[in-house]
Amino acid sequence: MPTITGLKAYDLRFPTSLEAHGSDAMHTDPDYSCGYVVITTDAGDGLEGHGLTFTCGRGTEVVVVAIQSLSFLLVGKKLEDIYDDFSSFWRALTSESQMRWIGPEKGVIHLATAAIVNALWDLWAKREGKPLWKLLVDMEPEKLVSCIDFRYISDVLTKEEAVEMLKKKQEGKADREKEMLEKGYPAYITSAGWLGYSEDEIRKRCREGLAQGWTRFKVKVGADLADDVRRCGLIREEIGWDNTMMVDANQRWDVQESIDHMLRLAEFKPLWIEEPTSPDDALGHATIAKALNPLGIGVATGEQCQNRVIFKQMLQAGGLQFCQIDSCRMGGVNEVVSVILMAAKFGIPVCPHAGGVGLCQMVQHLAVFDYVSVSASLDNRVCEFADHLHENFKEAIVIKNASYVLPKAAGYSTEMKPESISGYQYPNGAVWQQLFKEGKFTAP
Ligand SMILES: C[C@H](O)[C@@H](O)CC(=O)C(=O)O
Ligand SMILES: [Mg+2]
Repeated sequence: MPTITGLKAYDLRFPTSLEAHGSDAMHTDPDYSCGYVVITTDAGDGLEGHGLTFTCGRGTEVVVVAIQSLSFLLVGKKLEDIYDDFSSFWRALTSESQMRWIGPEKGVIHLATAAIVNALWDLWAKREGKPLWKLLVDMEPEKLVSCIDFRYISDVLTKEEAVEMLKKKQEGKADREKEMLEKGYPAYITSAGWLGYSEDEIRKRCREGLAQGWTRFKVKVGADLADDVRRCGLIREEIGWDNTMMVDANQRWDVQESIDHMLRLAEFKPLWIEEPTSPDDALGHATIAKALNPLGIGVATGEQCQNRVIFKQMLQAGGLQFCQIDSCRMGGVNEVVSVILMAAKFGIPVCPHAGGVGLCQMVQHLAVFDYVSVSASLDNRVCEFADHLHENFKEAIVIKNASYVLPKAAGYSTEMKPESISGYQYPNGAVWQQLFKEGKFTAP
């Protein structure tokens, strides 16, 4: 029975702000970053668990300290004791009596939990010799459900119901898996429409996207209404009206402002308005949805939904028409699976969020699991793709025909190349030292 011998946490940052990649109405200069975790064991098989949580620059150092503070719960633990009763371990991690005060189950401490839990799933999948999606799809319903902590959600979804839902979808699973292996999981592209891009850059990226076969494009809005009208107009000019456009305000507006702005942008026929207002405001989202749904505009949210409880309330209140699970915002795969199941129960499509470093790597697994084992539907379902930083991963995502090609390598696709880990470590990695020398960033 292997034992966990070590957990290392790294502060990795990428200088994306230099070219406004990833910029939006609230995060105007993001340096895509992550708290990165490597778990080692005494198994002697050379396998390590690599996991990460996405952050945006300076906050990373706080997340890394939180990861280090939680590591005592893992080091010295037998792997089987974790995987045989994963929900209990997950609860131990999220309910540790001194650490939970700085959560609970939200913010920095939950981002740190996600990095650790994602690394544990990567290790589990590697030990089974399967990509994570396959590990999830092959798992007996009872075993998978035993990984979920149902505390706070059993009023809408019980363990027994979850098992029943998964059992019902056993039929046809092999066909859906085959279909996914042949066609991949459908995606949309975000990286044509970051807020800080010039008009020329947006046009160029739309044209390249169309040439590559993309049919769904997301554009950032929210900073200034007149500018949003101009940007949406130019994107429609480029992609035409047969293709799909989504807009994303990254929480910039009040509730009434969201409605007013979207009434103005409705002429551009967006499929959804994403994160119009505070990610905690379930009733506000419901008010917005009520006003905009008659215009054919859905509300999408989730990348900053801090945990399964907020998702539960969003679903109960009718606050979202597109459920954007995030692989790092919540406490890793265990909690994400619970939200995928709740969304299915409410009949709401899951469209994972992936704008950040490493997120595309992970959500491809989660989207496929949703289709094969839970929803059995692709209606209104599409997974985000943002074309940045994939080259840093050992098993980088592959996109073909605007769809994710299913990963085949064992693990959660989260392992970065050693040279990326050393080069982008902040502030001592070679890349950062060079950037400081060139005066592009100021050394801390
Ligand atoms: C700061 C990130 O780039 C954010 O804008 C991503 C996002 O909202 C999305 O991908 O959606
Ligand atoms: Mg977004």
